Amino acid sequence: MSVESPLIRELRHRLLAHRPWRACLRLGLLGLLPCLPPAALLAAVLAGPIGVSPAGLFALALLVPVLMLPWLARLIYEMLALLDHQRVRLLDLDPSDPLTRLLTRRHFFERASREVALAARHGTPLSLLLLDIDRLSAINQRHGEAAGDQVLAEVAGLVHRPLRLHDLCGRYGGEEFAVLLSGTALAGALTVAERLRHAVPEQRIVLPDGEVASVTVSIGVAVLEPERATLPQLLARADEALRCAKLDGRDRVVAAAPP
Ligand SMILES: Nc1nc2c(ncn2[C@@H]2O[C@H](COP(=O)(O)OP(=O)(O)OP(=O)(O)O)[C@@H](O)[C@H]2O)c(=O)[nH]1
Repeated sequence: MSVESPLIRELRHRLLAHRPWRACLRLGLLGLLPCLPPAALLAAVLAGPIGVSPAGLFALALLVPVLMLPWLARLIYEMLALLDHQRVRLLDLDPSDPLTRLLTRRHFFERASREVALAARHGTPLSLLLLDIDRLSAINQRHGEAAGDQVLAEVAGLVHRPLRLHDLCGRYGGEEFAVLLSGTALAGALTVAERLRHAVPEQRIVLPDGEVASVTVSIGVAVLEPERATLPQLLARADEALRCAKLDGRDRVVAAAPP
């Protein structure tokens, strides 16, 4: 858990509420402020004798930075807040999930929606697989969350590896992956799904405690139907098929019934 001071949080919210160029302008002005008193002092000294002893000048030179400390602290706080704001924006731009490197749910949804619209317009086949790791909670409980994370990352790699370049693969839920196969009808989708289902248990996943995990997956498959040609409809049907695969005992592929 990250610990954030209330001041940083407040500044970040204030920055988020404004446009970035305004934040940069504020930072620039704040940065200039500490320079003004030394500059004024220097100008006075250069302009001629000002009746201050060398000891007095030395004391002033020390006093000025001390008086400027609150401004400097504020400047640093604002810079940190701006950096944090930029970090959050960059994270949002990154289309991949940090653990699995697959597309995030939002990016998958955006890209898959486009593919579905194209397939519907051109009448080309398109299929969706929803793949869920079986009993991941048992692995988490027995071997710890780090082991569960490792299983997720390795299964994600297996899911992604055999796909074609234009296929899409995203982390759709915690332990659920979605695969969109453009130009692929039911027979092809079932072949891909069965291949994935067999590949997962064959992979030797060595957990951090040295034990080898025995992992299986359940997969729901749905194909785009002309009369229900939207991504939410397709997802709902694949999800229903996945639920059937779980109810039927897991480690299996189930195709959604035609509407
Ligand atoms: N380690 C880890 N676990 C996760 C992550 N996301 C989800 N999970 C776990 O996945 C589990 C999902 O639990 P359930 O929905 O009951 O499913 P399951 O235990 O996999 O069992 P079935 O899906 O019914 O076969 C929960 O224990 C979540 O904590 C993650 O990012 N890392």
